[in-house]
Amino acid sequence: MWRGLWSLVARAARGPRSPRPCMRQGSGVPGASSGATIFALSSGQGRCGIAVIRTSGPASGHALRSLTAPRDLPPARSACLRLLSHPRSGEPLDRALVLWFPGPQSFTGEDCAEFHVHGGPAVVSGVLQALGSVPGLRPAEAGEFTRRAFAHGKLSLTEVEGLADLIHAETEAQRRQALRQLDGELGHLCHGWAKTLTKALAHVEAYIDFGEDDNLEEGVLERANSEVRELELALGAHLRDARRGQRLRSGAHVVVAGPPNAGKSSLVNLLSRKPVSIVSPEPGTTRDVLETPVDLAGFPALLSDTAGLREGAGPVEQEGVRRARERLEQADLILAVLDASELASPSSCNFLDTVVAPTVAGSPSGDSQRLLLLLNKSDLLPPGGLDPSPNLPPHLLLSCLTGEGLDGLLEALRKELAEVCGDPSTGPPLLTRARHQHHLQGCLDALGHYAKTRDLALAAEALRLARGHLARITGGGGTEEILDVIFRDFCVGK
Ligand SMILES: Nc1nc2c(ncn2[C@@H]2O[C@H](COP(=O)(O)OP(=O)(O)OP(=O)(O)O)[C@@H](O)[C@H]2O)c(=O)[nH]1
Ligand SMILES: [K+]
Ligand SMILES: [Mg+2]
Repeated sequence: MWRGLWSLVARAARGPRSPRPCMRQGSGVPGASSGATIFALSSGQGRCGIAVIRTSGPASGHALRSLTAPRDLPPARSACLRLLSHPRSGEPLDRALVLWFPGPQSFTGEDCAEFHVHGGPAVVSGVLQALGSVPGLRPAEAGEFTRRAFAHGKLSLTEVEGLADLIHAETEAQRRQALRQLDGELGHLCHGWAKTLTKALAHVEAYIDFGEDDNLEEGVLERANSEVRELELALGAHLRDARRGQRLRSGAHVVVAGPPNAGKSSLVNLLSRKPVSIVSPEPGTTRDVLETPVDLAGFPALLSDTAGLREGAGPVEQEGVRRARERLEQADLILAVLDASELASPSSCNFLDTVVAPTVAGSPSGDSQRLLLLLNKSDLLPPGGLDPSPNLPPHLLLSCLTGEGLDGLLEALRKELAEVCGDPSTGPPLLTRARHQHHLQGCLDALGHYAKTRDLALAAEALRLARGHLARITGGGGTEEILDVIFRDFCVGK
């Protein structure tokens, strides 16, 4: 072992650190720590069985004592039944469960109190008013509880984002993904990468400091280079996946297309379980693009119905066809619908040649568009079924009229959307935000500089820059504006 390296590893590992606020043990006495005490209704608005109102900040204990009788603090973290009354008028407000969470062992890291009251609007507004009359208390702003948790090191930035996503999750896949991010998986991945960079940086710095020294181990720089190269590969693979996580957050674009009267609108209504589009026997019924958010087999999707593709119709329909083609280009997944009993018609053949065949040919895997070919109106086929046509790509038979084939379609959709959005049950942690992608790209760019430069001081600087980008994914370290954008996703009370 050669001297110096381990102190360098330690020095590099320390890196820049944000100072941790010094935490006061919960005493329930206001004033000892700075900052206002905030309060808000944390459960949903409107009449409900139980509503949860909470506070965070140094005056929490004082507020709890002011509203309850007897006026002492309940034991930490256990629910107690108390009569709540207005601290000024003494007017009884409700009989409620109250909880006391002395900091730092609380969600925000500060002293917190919770009031579980009966969920009538008058009770809730009465308790909120009573809290507002306690000195040092003010209503919370959107996301302020979580922002305080972040400020006190209770949550990393990616965990905060996971929490926001969990609150907004509407499908099973979104919930799984959000929970994984809240559990810190993406953060751990970034920490692992940052550790690799720290090691490589220590090697480079050792070389700078002891390069001429006989005691320096052979091949120190080569080792750093190979570590960086491996990291570049890992980051590159993750970046190629980046669109997936974002689709999982905001919904994949699924576009239903096909010739007129194939049953596209019937399919949209079937999948969204509501009459979104007009269905009629008249070809050319749908003109505009109709968009509806749906849960498709557990994945979030934005489902678009489009005009039937054909040439030579009137000007309004032609505009519809133009919009349909434009929307097709933006699709992550195309549901190509044909009338199974009309496969030989000119419009079917044209659609197969101009849309289906090129897309199928272009997407063996990777990030290109995906397509499911659906032969609808299977109920109209003769008992023998479909004429075996040699050139038809893989397809599913379906009847929107009878519902036959719907289960198979949903299973196929689940597989396709797991490809498009990434599978949150099995895959690696996804990059759900453009912010993650930006910093990962920044890190990769810096590693590119590292590889190119022959100057060791510049190489070390590039590694520090790369590590800074990784740190900003989990720790922020950026500007207040970035934090504002992230916390804007939260509602008041969270
Ligand atoms: N027999 C049968 N008829 C169907 C089926 N699906 C849809 N239809 C009928 O086919 C006709 C056209 O259906 P739409 O859903 O309007 O078809 P579309 O592709 O949206 O038509 P355009 O918007 O005009 O391009 C309607 O009369 C539907 O009732 C099916 O599975 N079987
Ligand atoms: K129609
Ligand atoms: Mg239609």
